[in-house]
Amino acid sequence: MAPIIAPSILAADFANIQKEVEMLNESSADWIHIDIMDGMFVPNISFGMPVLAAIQKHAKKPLDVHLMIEQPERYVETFKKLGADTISVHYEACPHLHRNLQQLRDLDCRVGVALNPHTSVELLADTLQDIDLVCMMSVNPGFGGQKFIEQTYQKVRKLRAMAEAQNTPLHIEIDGGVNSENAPKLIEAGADVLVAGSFVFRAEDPIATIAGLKG
Ligand SMILES: O=C(CO)[C@@H](O)[C@H](O)COP(=O)(O)O
Repeated sequence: MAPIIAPSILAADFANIQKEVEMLNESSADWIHIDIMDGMFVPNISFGMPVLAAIQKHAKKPLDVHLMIEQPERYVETFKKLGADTISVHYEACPHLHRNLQQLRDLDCRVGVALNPHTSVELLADTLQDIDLVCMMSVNPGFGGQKFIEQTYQKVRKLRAMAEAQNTPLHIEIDGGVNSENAPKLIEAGADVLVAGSFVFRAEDPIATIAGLKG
């Protein structure tokens, strides 16, 4: 099956955000990946609600919101109201993860958990049944344009095996440094959602690049 492609808007030209979103609407991208950074959980600030509202106004594809923020429970309802279809909170930012997952389930969005590169997939063993998507960071979160961490393949294989052993459907999304070279290997390892920022938006032909990732 073809992977779900979710270009990361972080790499887009924010001075031309409408044009960029319209390009994604025309393309074979499935979702639009939205990186929210608070300058605390990660050492960078991306953008917040007004920019997301502007994106949502033009987007015809589901919004996949990745919250790189502390205490995400403060804002998930707002992000849902702004059109989020998937919301991922970070495992490392949630000492009461089970409660966070319940909150997302009650909001009726796809329930996502993001894992930093150092966080072991085994830590999700007892909550996997409550999760729809794991956003596996394949770079340290906070910045686009970083080098893919090779250890990711092994983590994907382990997580896919865990989901199969528990007989639970699970999207495994890879986020960071995704390109045409690692994409097929990630799919083969068990991933089914690919986030790509720089590889798409810095390409000469982003629409063809998205189609290429989709294979
Ligand atoms: O969450 C993040 C970074 O923290 C990612 O979504 C990046 O924005 C992906 O960008 P590239 O690595 O593909 O440039």
